[in-house]
Amino acid sequence: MSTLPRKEEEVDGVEKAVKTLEDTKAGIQGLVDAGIDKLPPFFFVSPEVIHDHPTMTDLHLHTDFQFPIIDLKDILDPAEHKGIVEKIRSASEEWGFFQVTNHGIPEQVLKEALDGVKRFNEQPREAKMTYYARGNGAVRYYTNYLLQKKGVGWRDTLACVMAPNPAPEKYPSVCRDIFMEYSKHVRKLGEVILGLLSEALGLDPDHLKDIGCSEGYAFHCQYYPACPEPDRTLGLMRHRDPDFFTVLLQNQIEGLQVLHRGYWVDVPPMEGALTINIGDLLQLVSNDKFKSADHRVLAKNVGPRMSLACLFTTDLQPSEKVYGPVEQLLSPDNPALYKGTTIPNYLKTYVTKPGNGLSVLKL
Ligand SMILES: O=C(O)CCC(=O)C(=O)O
Ligand SMILES: [Fe+2]
Repeated sequence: MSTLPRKEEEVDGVEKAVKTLEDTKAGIQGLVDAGIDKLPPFFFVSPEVIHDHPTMTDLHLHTDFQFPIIDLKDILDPAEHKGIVEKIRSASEEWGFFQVTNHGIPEQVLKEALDGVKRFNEQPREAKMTYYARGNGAVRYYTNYLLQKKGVGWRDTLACVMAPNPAPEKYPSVCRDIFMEYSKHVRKLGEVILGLLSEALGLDPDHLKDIGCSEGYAFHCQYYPACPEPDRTLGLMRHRDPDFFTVLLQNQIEGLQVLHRGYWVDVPPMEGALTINIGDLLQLVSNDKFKSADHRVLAKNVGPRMSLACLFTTDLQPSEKVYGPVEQLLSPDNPALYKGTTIPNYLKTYVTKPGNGLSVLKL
């Protein structure tokens, strides 16, 4: 049995992995296609990182750990609306994560959106490599964010900026039409969710929309092939999302976990449901009332696991507009916990201080 790498070897390993993967531009699926049956050591993640918190397994024994599922069916019924807002408030405060059902996006569209992610990843290397890039751009295909130099996650990512300026001619043709279609639906749902989040903070329903929290959004499509040694790596390292909120579509293979009360808790895949999670920027403007929760994805020996995360944020153009705690939420008893920031500045610290983009703004 090979020994696990020490910390500095991990960093070396990351660089080696990046070089190999960038040389081939075939992603992790490319390694799988080449027939590897062992995990290359540069994917090893140390056990201290994998087991940084215990996993909560006996969920049904603990009512505190019942993952929030919120039915949006009666949202327009004045008698039910308040109760739904209250559930969203509680889930956003306690978990920073919840699932929604009866959200209005047809199941067929959800299925086809994931089929699009699959088609992109499962086409020959030559078709994918033209999209291989880091940094900014309307479309990027890459093997890792590498935000955290703690090993390379077992996944490939396709990121497409969808709003406010869609660029259909740049999206891969195998998923272009369904991405445009899903985009229409998810924009509508995003605005509904943002209205509910606004109300849940005690603000006017349009407040968060009016300050630009859903103006721009990007799709982050994650593709996690079956992993030959899933216990030695992660699909996606622990992180918080650098946006206001995320609408996440996942397929039926589990792996996503959220950190709740010191435990990793599974976010169960649920046919037809979508997962909503609060990002750092909503934690910032809500002055810590809502929580941007750490989450991660385990590697699995089955696959592919797939997800399509829609990250809602400002218009994605570098802007001088400053975001800080919303004034209406502040009082002598609830003073501002953060100073304001421009989004580009926040993103700079998010990248250099992973998982910690907000800490430098603390007052
Ligand atoms: O794959 C998933 O379920 C989670 C993806 C995620 O957390 C992200 O893209 O930020
Ligand atoms: Fe995430």
